[in-house]
Amino acid sequence: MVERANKPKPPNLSSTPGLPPQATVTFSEDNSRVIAELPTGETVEVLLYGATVISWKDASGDEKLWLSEAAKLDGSRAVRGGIPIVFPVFGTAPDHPQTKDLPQHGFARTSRWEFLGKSTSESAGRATDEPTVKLDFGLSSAAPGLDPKATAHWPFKFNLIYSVTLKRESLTTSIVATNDGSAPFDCQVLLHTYLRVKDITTVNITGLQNATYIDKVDASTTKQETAPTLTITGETDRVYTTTADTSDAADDGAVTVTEANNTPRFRVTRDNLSNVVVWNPWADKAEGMADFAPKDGYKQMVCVEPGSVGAWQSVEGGDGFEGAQTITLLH
Ligand SMILES: O=P(O)(O)OC[C@H]1O[C@@H](O)[C@H](O)[C@@H](O)[C@@H]1O
Repeated sequence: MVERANKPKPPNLSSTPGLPPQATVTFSEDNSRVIAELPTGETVEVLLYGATVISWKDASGDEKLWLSEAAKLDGSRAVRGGIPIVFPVFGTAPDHPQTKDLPQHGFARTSRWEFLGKSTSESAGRATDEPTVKLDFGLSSAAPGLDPKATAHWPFKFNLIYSVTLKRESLTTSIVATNDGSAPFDCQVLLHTYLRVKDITTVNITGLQNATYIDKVDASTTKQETAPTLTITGETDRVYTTTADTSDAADDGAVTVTEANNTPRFRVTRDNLSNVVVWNPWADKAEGMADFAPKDGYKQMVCVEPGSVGAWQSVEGGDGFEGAQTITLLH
């Protein structure tokens, strides 16, 4: 065939006149992850294994989440870093008959989810100035990618939808868990976010004053937070109980992370999630975790994990539980 010099080009749909530029959504070559990019350059990357957000970058390419250099991304174990999803049990619950045989933090983070599709600000019918992309992922009791431990030890009919929404200045992740069977089930939900920080010794966390918390590094004693700011100076593992819904409030109950010279970094708001776990393994625990690297990486991370883990959510047949977090970048 003879190549024509001025061969007509197919129309470039992303630059159709009159339409604002749209987000792009691509799959990695091995189909293991979905990558979304806003026309302004912000990106988010979600591994189908666990529907784990493993990267969130601003337009300059600056990474906002911490991901261990030794994290397994091949589906052989839960991802160390990013945003693993904890469901239906936080930690382990040997005294809770329904979940006692499930692995630590449940099976959502160790199952392969299905990518259900995307919506952009335009396809959602809102051609707004603000570029937005939402990625939806699903996992159900009938899914081929479900961790076999779920089938073996959690005999409920369920459906999970997890949505990851990227905007220029924020990332929202929300989960809906529905009970598709007739027997009620109990569940806990937590979004185990590893925030990337420059230097943990300069980090201040605000928004937790007066909240009660369970101090897991002090024999799970219940305490009250008296300090206006929390600093991390050693192994920290606390389950705070706070106002559940902070999505519309100005500052009330939002958890804010600042760094050196009180430079604001992140503001975490929650919808229907009344707990915030703050976790940093510090040096010794990090040393003991095979998938934690570099070993001094605990200096570059702090987990601020919105969840509903203080009590069990009982979900009746046909009902659902829904919760969300929004992490907003502060400048
Ligand atoms: O090592 P995992 O299973 O990912 O858990 C990490 C941490 O997750 C936190 O949410 C828990 O409060 C900690 O107790 C736990 O150590």
